[in-house]
Amino acid sequence: MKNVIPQDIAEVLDKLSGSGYEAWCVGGCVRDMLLGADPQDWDVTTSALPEQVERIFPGRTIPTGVKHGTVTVLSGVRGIEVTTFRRDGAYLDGRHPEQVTFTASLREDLARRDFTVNAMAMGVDGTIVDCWGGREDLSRGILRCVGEADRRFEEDALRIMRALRFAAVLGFTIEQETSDSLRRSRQRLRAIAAERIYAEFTKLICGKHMAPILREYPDVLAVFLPEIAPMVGFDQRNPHHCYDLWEHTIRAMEAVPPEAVLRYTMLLHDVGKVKSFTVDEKGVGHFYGHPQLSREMGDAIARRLKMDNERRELILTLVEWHDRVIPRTEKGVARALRKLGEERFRLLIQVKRADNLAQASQVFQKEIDRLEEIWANLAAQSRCFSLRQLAVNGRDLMELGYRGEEIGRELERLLDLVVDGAKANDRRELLDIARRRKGGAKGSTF
Ligand SMILES: Nc1ccn([C@@H]2O[C@H](COP(=O)(O)OP(=O)(O)OP(=O)(O)O)[C@@H](O)[C@H]2O)c(=O)n1
Repeated sequence: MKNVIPQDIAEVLDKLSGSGYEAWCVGGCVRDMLLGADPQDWDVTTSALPEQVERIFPGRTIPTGVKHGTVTVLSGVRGIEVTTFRRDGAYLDGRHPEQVTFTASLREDLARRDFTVNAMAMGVDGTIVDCWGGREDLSRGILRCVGEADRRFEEDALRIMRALRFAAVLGFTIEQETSDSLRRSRQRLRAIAAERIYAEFTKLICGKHMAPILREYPDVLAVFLPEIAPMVGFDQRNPHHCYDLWEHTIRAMEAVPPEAVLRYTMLLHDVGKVKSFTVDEKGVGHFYGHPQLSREMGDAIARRLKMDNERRELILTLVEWHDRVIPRTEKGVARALRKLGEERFRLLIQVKRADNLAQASQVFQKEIDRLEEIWANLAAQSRCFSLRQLAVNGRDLMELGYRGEEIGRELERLLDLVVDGAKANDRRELLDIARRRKGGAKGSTF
């Protein structure tokens, strides 16, 4: 199996063992390799102490985490994390154990790791060291803690999220004791930094097999997303819905491609429904203003997760628009395209389709098809929806005598006319209109 370890990693392993130390690839790279996937990162574990690693690779190391035994060895285009065999105490922040003790035993180093499938080592010749049945768990698709599950989650609560993420990405079943333990330990997630939860949760919801995990562990997710709890079992009082709100949400998430923006949009699209639900005097239920409320609640969630501003804004716009009726006319679609821009409009169509697909009867399909049809027609006519596409620009208006803010205002007015189809996107014609509005100002040569 030697040839599967990249050349530069093999060189690091060889150098370490040539200097009399043990050296192995370990963790995620071994797991991914055995799964037939291309590992992203290669981590090396060794019996050499950090100073010894530094001596073996003079001028090629960065002391990334010497306290924790990690030295990065620069090798060609990348850095390889080389960590001394260690026993860990409790983790501080889901990444770094508070106290580490170096050890000469590979077995002890493997024993500190989270899951059996992540606790295997591989030598340069392809030898696998697997003390806890990681290989068998891999082939059976089982995620299981190494040793005592409660202790593993106590040491590092981020492992709760890692367990759900690995299961969602790999399609693995979480073994019963591990599952019971992570559920029992879920409140420990409160101690984990939001950024770390967000990173794991994003991978989780983009996982190919996320649906069964979301279905099975809403109580765990509700520790950092309490908005989920009332969605479970919430009857939507809507003839098009035969699922509770949480199941509808999961199905809507499944119906979009595994991209973070789309998955988060579907996760949040109805999050305001429970709170906005009211029953009128005739006993009929209504969801007053729910897209706006979903936007507000989504905003709080996105901020809690420390999502970046650009992604948050995009998701919230889609949440707010998902239920908005876009008139099925050229003017209606053109106006929506103008407000959203083509890229967001494209995403909105995907969102609307997913929402519709996740209902019992797909009553909105024809409407959505029609919106797309109109959009295609507009595109075929090369219709203009943005200032960028408008046949005149600010400089043209300056030549007509426009100054300062009136330039922007006039451009918007001209764009309105073009988007609504009242005027063609014709340079001469638009300049004439602008000139007339300026009261025949001089300066144009057109
Ligand atoms: N909270 C953690 C984080 C990591 N590890 C161990 O450290 C290895 C490397 O961790 P990391 O690079 O974070 O994850 P990978 O398992 O490599 O997976 P991925 O790259 O997909 O995140 C893991 O395989 C596991 O053995 C652990 O025991 N507990």
